[in-house]
Amino acid sequence: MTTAAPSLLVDDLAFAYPDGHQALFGVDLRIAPGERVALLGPNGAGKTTLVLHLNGILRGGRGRVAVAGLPVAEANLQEIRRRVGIVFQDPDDQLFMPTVGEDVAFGPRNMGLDEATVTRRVTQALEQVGMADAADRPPHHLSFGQRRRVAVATVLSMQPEILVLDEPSSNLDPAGRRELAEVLQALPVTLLMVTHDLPYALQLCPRSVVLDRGVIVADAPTRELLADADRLAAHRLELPFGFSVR
Ligand SMILES: Nc1ncnc2c1ncn2[C@@H]1O[C@H](COP(=O)(O)OP(=O)(O)OP(=O)(O)O)[C@@H](O)[C@H]1O
Repeated sequence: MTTAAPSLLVDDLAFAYPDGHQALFGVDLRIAPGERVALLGPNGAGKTTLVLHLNGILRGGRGRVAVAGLPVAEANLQEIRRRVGIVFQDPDDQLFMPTVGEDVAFGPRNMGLDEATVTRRVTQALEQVGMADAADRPPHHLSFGQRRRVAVATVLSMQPEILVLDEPSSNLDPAGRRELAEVLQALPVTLLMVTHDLPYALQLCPRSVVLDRGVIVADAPTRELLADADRLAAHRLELPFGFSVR
């Protein structure tokens, strides 16, 4: 029997920025297909640096990264960027076409898919994020929360192996935060979510990994981790006032 390759494999990844600042010191991470993992850690821990290695925006350090068995390398970048869908914090970095539908079609069209397939993927991705009615609207007419959901759709339409979300709940009002959580909960995808919002991690990700000063210092069930006040405090992680992990 063969074992499927992990969706994401990070093996001994170390990286220093050109100014000499060492941001990652030998990170190991394995995410199985279908897993949902929160990446937690204080400001400056190296979370963004790690995420930028997953689709090869940053390269050149020690170690290796592979997505569903395919190494992140210069020769594979196009396929890697299809397999790793990163949703950045600011949706306006990802929406630049005149309509929502064209934004969601952009990736699949770029892959050379035929128009019938592109249309199918756009419809499906917009349905998955609850934005099917917005296909013909200009993205800048939507609310911030709606734009963030469309940004998720622009990545889903590529049918990625792993969906990576950078602080998905930031700047959302409580209703927008809840609506996005409902959308993400229903997605049948492998998920890596960078967040400072610990209740969101608990709601969406059974497993959490804590990065601090460029090293993974914890990898545990989210509920277990959030119930450990000393461990949270040691890494500057805080639950909202009055929040209790039952
Ligand atoms: N372009 C850069 N050049 C030099 N150092 C950098 C650069 N970008 C980030 N760093 C440093 O690398 C370390 C890790 O930064 P990174 O942005 O990955 O942290 P983070 O965990 O994503 O933080 P935050 O939660 O604040 O977004 C920090 O000390 C940061 O100052």
